[in-house]
Amino acid sequence: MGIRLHLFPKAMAMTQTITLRRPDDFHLHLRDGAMLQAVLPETTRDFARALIMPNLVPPVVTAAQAAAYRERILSALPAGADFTPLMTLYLTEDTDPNDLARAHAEGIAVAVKLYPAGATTNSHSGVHNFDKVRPVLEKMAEIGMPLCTHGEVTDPEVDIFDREAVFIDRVLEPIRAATPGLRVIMEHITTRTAVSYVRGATGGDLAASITMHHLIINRNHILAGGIKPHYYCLPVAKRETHRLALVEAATSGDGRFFLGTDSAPHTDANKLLPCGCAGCFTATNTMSCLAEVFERENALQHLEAFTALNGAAHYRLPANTGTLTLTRSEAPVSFPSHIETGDGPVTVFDPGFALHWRVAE
Ligand SMILES: NC(=O)N[C@@H](CC(=O)O)C(=O)O
Repeated sequence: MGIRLHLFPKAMAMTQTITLRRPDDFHLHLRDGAMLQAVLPETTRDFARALIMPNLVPPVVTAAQAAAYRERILSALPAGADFTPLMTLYLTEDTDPNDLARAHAEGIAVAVKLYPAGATTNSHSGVHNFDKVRPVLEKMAEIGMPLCTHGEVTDPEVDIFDREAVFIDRVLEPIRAATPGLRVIMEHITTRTAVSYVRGATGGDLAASITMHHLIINRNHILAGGIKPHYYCLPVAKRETHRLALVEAATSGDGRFFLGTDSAPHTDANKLLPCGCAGCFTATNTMSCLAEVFERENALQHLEAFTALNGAAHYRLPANTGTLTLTRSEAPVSFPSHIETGDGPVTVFDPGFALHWRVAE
């Protein structure tokens, strides 16, 4: 489809519009119950499909659980929404390769999510011993079902800012070497090490998703001048050189990098604690923030690839046929600071700078 960029000269009130294919979000936390009800419209407003994370309590492990969760999401859709949830299965050491193959064959789940046990929110049922999931990984390579990784080691000896790079060496590279043909998506990458690892891979089996917020914040935003709990997520944002590498990868048009927002709602009550939850809630303003980032890089022509083409191609899905139009205004665009949910307010990610792009109604 390409992008139609309409530029009107300054004298004509400087209006720009961009029309893209409707985007996909290849990493989304919708939760369940009242939270699902409240956050789902924030995504369906702009996105045609999203890869739904399975880290519920209890986790979505089996084909039957994924099918039931998909039904709950479809029942919660706002009237008239055109949205397809793409389900994932949570990999445990007890995952049955045949159940997983059935979920794939019947179109119930498109991918499997690997959480190292203890790495992040609701990951305690994840994998401790990677040898135990070898038969599952081999089955996935055989049937072409992708593995999505939360790429951080949990070894307490490893500094939290190094956990992604160490995961590549200790876990990911050995898994990929031992499982030829396994298709892997490194989710929410945060380091230039991960960008280089993806770029260095051959064979087309490796790609990475990048969040909007990791294109905007570095670790100073979280920690300098007072702690900002709403910027705390996992993997934690790294130093500025890493953010710049992510921006370069995302805005380059390289087909191996695509959007996965990792929009992860937690109530303010659960964020603002002595031990607060990890996750940034970004569904509400992702497209507006991304347009700003891509504009600053003079890369608006690659926004469609990052949000609507690269991910679909990697998941072997057709690109969406509908379109989404973004309009730029000189006057800043405002978003609500939080959304109300049945569980309490959830703060919307604040990029820390003025936004000018809005999704046209
Ligand atoms: N990103 C986060 O910080 N949190 C996610 C889990 C995850 O994707 O790591 C969550 O479920 O809250």
